[in-house]
Amino acid sequence: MTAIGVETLNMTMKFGGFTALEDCSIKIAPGSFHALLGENGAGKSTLVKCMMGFYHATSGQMLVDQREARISDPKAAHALGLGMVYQHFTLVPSLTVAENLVISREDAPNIIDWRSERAALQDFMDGMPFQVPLDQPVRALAAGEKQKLEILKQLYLGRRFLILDEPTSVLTPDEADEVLSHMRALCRDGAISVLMITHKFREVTAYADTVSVLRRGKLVGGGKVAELSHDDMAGLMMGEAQLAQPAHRAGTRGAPILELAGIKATDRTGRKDIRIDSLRVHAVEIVGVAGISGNGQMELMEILTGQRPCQSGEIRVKGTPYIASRSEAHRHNIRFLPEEPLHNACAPRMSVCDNIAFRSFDTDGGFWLSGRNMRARAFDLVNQFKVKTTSISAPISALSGGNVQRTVLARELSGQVDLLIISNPCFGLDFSAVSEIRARIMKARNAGAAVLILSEDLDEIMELTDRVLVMSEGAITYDMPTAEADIATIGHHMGGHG
Ligand SMILES: Nc1ncnc2c1ncn2[C@@H]1O[C@H](COP(=O)(O)OP(=O)(O)OP(=O)(O)O)[C@@H](O)[C@H]1O
Repeated sequence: MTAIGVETLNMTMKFGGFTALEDCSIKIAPGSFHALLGENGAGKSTLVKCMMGFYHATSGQMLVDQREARISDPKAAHALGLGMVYQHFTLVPSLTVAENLVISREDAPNIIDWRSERAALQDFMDGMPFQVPLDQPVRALAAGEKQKLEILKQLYLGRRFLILDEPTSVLTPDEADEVLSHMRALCRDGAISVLMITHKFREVTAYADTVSVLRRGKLVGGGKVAELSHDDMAGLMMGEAQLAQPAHRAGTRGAPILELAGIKATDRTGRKDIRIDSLRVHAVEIVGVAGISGNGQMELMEILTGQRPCQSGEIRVKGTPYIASRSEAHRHNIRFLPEEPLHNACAPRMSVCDNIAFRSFDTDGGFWLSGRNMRARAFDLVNQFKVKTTSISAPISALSGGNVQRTVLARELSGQVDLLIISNPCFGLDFSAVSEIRARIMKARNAGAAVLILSEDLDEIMELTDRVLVMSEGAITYDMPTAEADIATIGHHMGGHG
């Protein structure tokens, strides 16, 4: 196994009249661990998609091991030893680790001789610095194990230059450290080179040797990580922009807005119960539900949005029984911010403007259907929430992940909000967007909203909330004002040892 070096020379990518990447020259030496930083929409994904052949750069060149490479499509990139690991998993949950590895091969035979494949896979696994059990079904693996398998899959396929796109977003801090330590060790051994997109400075400092920073499609700086502080990197990313300041709580909490009592429902697998004996969120209060993903948070969100029936129990909003219908949500000024907003809260092919007007279409009647008002409103919100888009007529699916998130937040946080129910609001956002979104949520609370936030990011919960709950095995096992909460105790509850 020998690491591959990759270099881009003056790479430019235009989408119509918009330049997403301009004259970008980045060098990743063989065996190095290189971080790629930049705010949402800075051009990181565009750069790596050009490298992998998903996009054809408008101009510029690419060198692989110092030789000019023409990468017409991802297959050509793979043939040169370039591979990519994504935020989200690409494995087949119902198949075993061994099956996933074998079917990922382009030359996988139609009839597989499992005995010889199994032996070859075991040899491969034994030669790796970290292992995942070959006979386990992928669905039974923890998130960290799945991400390790994604990386092993790339190595198994012979890839020697790995692009990691926010590889730790779905991992706990311990899992992230384990995975990245292995990657760094492989780089140090000269087995692979890594280009990692991340928003986490800690990961850059702890694992990367070199870094490049993009702003508005241009390379604005970088160099050896050891010579740059977090402030240097933040300064390069943001330019002159200022971070939003958190809005500290004004006033005490008010009457209960959301109340759940004696709720019982089945989970996604149909095998376990979700049991919420009691959960209350008051006006002027942010309640955070911490927990490792898969402990019932998704089901709780579904119960609250009316997508999952309850076998027993009651939900009340502002003291009256609540059946989670669209019209009731509208009547009570309830807003939802689901995970993966592009798929769960947008019409991807429609424009930014239409997506902003979306929620109001069927409720506010004529006013919103007036094209001019709709556009003026969208324009104002796009500016207020600093959504980076070529125009409000662009399809929302052409926006970067972070900018889709901002658009949905702009839509949901405008107007009177009495109850806000959010799932992982800052997933995939850069640090300035994170501080801005959190400031907006706090502002909504200070204006009187009751906020329930489900988040896998414990730091986020500690920073943002007034009260912290832990959800484990489908039940709330911990409930404490955040100021009095103890991280170690929360950690025990999250692990199911409360
Ligand atoms: N297919 C496309 N068509 C039009 N514009 C696009 C397309 N893909 C990306 N863009 C635009 O190019 C810019 C850079 O987007 P890109 O996805 O590269 O950003 P990013 O740095 O990866 O952001 P994030 O951290 O949010 O993922 C954005 O303004 C985006 O709207």
